[in-house]
Amino acid sequence: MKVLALEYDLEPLYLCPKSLCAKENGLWEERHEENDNNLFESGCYALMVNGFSSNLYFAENVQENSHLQSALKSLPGCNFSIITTMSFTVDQSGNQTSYTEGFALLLNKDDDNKKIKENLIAHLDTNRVKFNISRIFNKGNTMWYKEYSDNDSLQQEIEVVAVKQPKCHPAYNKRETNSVYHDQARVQSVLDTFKSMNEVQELKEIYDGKMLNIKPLKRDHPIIVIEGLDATGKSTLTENLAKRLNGCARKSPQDCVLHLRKTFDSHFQLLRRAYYAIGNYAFAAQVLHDAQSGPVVCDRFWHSTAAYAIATDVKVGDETHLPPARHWVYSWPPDLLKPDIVILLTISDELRRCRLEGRNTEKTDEEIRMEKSRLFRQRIAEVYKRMDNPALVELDASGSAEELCNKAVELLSDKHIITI
Ligand SMILES: Nc1ncnc2c1ncn2[C@@H]1O[C@H](COP(=O)(O)OP(=O)(O)OP(=O)(O)O)[C@@H](O)[C@H]1O
Ligand SMILES: Nc1ccn([C@H]2C[C@H](O)[C@@H](COP(=O)(O)O)O2)c(=O)n1
Repeated sequence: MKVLALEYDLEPLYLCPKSLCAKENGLWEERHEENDNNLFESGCYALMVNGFSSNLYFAENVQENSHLQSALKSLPGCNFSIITTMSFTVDQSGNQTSYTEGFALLLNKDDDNKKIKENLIAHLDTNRVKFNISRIFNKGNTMWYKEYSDNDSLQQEIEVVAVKQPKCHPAYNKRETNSVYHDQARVQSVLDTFKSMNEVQELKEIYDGKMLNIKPLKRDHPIIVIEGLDATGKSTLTENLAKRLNGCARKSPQDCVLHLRKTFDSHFQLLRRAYYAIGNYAFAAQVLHDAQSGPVVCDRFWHSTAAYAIATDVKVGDETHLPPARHWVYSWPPDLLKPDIVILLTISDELRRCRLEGRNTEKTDEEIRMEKSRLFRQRIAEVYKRMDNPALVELDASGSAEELCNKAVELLSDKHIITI
C-alpha cells in the first residue's frame, strides 16, 4: 500500500488509500480540513513523476531525481507549478517499508492533460531521464490515485483520502534515506558513489590522511562550539572569546576546502551535506590537535550540518513536521569528537535582520533562502532546540559584542568548563 505526500509550500498534504483509514484498520487518521480539498476545488489534477528505482541505492536515486528535476524545469510550455512529493509503502501493521521522492505537476482545470502527459514523456525520454508516472484526480467527491506501468498502461486505480501526518517525517524512518550523517563510513560511502565527479575527487584528496582516528579523543583544554542562525554573532563571539581565553578560534568548513564550497552548494542536498559532514571529521582532527595547547572556540560544527540538513530534507511546513524530539537524528555522531559545550546564540529576528544588513559580505544561497522563508528558519531554530547529547546551551546574544563575550565567559565558568 502506498502513502503519498504533496509538499505544498505551507505544509505537506498526506494522502493514503481509503482502505487504510477504515475504522477496523485505524492505521491512518483521516483529516477534514478546508485546504485538503485543494485538488477538488480548483478542479486541477496532479501528474506525479518519480525518478526512484528499487535497483538503485538512495544516493543514486536522489541523483536521478535531481536530473529529473532539471528536465522538468526545462519542459517546454510549462506554465503550471511543480512541487516536490514523497511516497512510501507501509505493511499491514502500518510500518513504513520504503521511501521515495518525486515531483507533482499541478495542472489546471483547462489544461489538456493528455497532451501534457505525452509531452512530458517525450521530453523526459529525449533527456534520457528515468521516471514513473502516476496521477491524482477527483471523481465526483472522491480523490483517486492512478498508477501506470512502463508501457503507459494503467496498473492500478485506488481511492485516496487526506490523512493526518505520520508521527515522524518519512525520510527519518531509516538512517540512509536522509542527508544527516551519523558516521564517517556513510559519508565516505556517499562520496564514493560520486567519485567520478572532479570536485569529489579533489575533496577526497585534500582530506586524505587528515581524518581523525585517534581514540580515546582526549584533550587537555576545553573545546567550545558556537552555533546559531546566520548573523547572530557567532564569528564575532568566536574571535573575542578565543582572545579572552588565550585560546584559538577555528571556523568550519576549513579554509583548505572553501574553494569547493560553491560547487557542492549547487548539488543535491545529500551530496552537498556530505561536503560539510566529511569536513567536520577533518575539522575535529585539527581542533583536537589545537586543544592540546589551549582552549579552542569553534564557529559552527556538526550541529550546523545536521540542523540545515534536517530543515532542508523536511522541505515544507513549520516545526511540527520535523522528526519528534528525542529522535535519534538529534544526537551527536558516536565517532566524532564531542565538544565540551555548544552555545546557541539567540536574538530576535528583527535584530538579526539588522545585523545581516549591516554586514557587507556576499550572501550565500542559503542565507537568501533563510531570508525568504520564515518556515525554513523556524525549522532550523527548532532543530537546534531539539538537539541532545549534547544539548545546546542558549545564550541571549542581543547585547554588545563585549557584553556577549562577558556573558559567555560567565556561562563557561558556571558550567566548570573554565576557571577564572
Ligand atoms: N553583539 C553584537 N552586537 C552588535 N553587532 C554585532 C554583534 N555581534 C556581531 N555583530 C555584527 O553583526 C554582523 C554579523 O555578525 P557575525 O558575522 O559575527 O555573525 P555570524 O553569526 O557569524 O554570521 P554567519 O553565520 O552568517 O557567518 C556583523 O556585522 C557583526 O559586526
Ligand atoms: N560545519 C558546518 C558549517 C557550515 N555549514 C553550512 C550551514 C549553512 O548552509 C552554511 C552557513 O555557513 P556560514 O555562512 O556560517 O559560513 O554552511 C554546515 O552545514 N556545517
